[in-house]
Amino acid sequence: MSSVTPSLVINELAKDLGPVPALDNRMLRVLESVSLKAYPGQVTTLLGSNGAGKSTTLACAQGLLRPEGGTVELLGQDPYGDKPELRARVGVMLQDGGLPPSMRPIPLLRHVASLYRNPIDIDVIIKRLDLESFGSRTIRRLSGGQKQRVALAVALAGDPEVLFLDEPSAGLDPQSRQVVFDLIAELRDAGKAIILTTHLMDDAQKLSDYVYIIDKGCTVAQGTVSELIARAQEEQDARPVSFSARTGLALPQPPEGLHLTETSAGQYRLDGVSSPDHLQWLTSWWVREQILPTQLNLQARSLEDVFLEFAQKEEQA
Ligand SMILES: Nc1ncnc2c1ncn2[C@@H]1O[C@H](COP(=O)(O)OP(=O)(O)OP(=O)(O)O)[C@@H](O)[C@H]1O
Repeated sequence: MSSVTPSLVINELAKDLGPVPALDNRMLRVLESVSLKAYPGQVTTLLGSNGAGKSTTLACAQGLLRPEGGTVELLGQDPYGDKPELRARVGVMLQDGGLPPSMRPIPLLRHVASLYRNPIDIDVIIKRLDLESFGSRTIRRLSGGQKQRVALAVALAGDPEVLFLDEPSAGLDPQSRQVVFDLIAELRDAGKAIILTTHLMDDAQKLSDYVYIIDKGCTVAQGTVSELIARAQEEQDARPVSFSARTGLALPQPPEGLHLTETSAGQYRLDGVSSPDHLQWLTSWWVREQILPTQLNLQARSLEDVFLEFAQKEEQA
């Protein structure tokens, strides 16, 4: 990866917003220190809870806000200021759409495409995102999910090298969500640098090549989805193993640190499992007593667990 030039480099970004009446009209520091890199041919995700600073980071990355501290380099340039050549290489899908309410989607799309030197084939994207099914309505009359689809089509109109997607799946029904996810994967495979924000772990897990966890205006963790999960697993406290078997088993005394109970009829739980030896102890007991569990559960950790853990750690620090 290091031989590929990143499309976006953000270093220790700091940003104040306001003035905030509740703070005597002082400015609020919403970004303390956000650093990230996004590469072509990858989906880079900013994952964080509401208010973490994801949209503000995207606004600084696009040059819409000037940071108080740190640096932003978008396609090798400082994005702030009047840079039409740079803007033409970047597609943006904002959270609130930012679409003209009185226009119809398809004329809008054709108009936007006409502003670019090398637009994409608009008819392909209209079909792909099924924009014709609500093409006769003005944007103000569209549902949230329909607006999202139009906003994505508009972001793609200029065939951008870099694509910023703020909460791309917000408001989408499962079918549209899948269409949008497939499209994002295709654009990634076509070499676009895609930078998206989400507070949904499921989206991050499905879409991302690389994830930055943002909390209270800081980057608190980064890695591929599996790296983040593995790191949290290394640090994890012991997890329970639960299993189902016939009720009333005589429970052996487990090794120190483990605790075996029948939680309800036929439902057992071994707490404190943190090494393969503990599993071996459990299975030896089953072999000895000829117990064959009907169900066994050692739950894998999801990105959600990892995310919550990093956010909690940040809170305790
Ligand atoms: N104009 C503003 N003035 C003062 N504070 C603001 C302003 N805009 C945003 N904020 C605050 O900045 C913080 C970061 O907001 P931001 O929209 O970047 O978060 P986010 O991670 O994108 O959240 P969400 O997932 O809810 O979209 C929040 O606490 C928000 O209330």
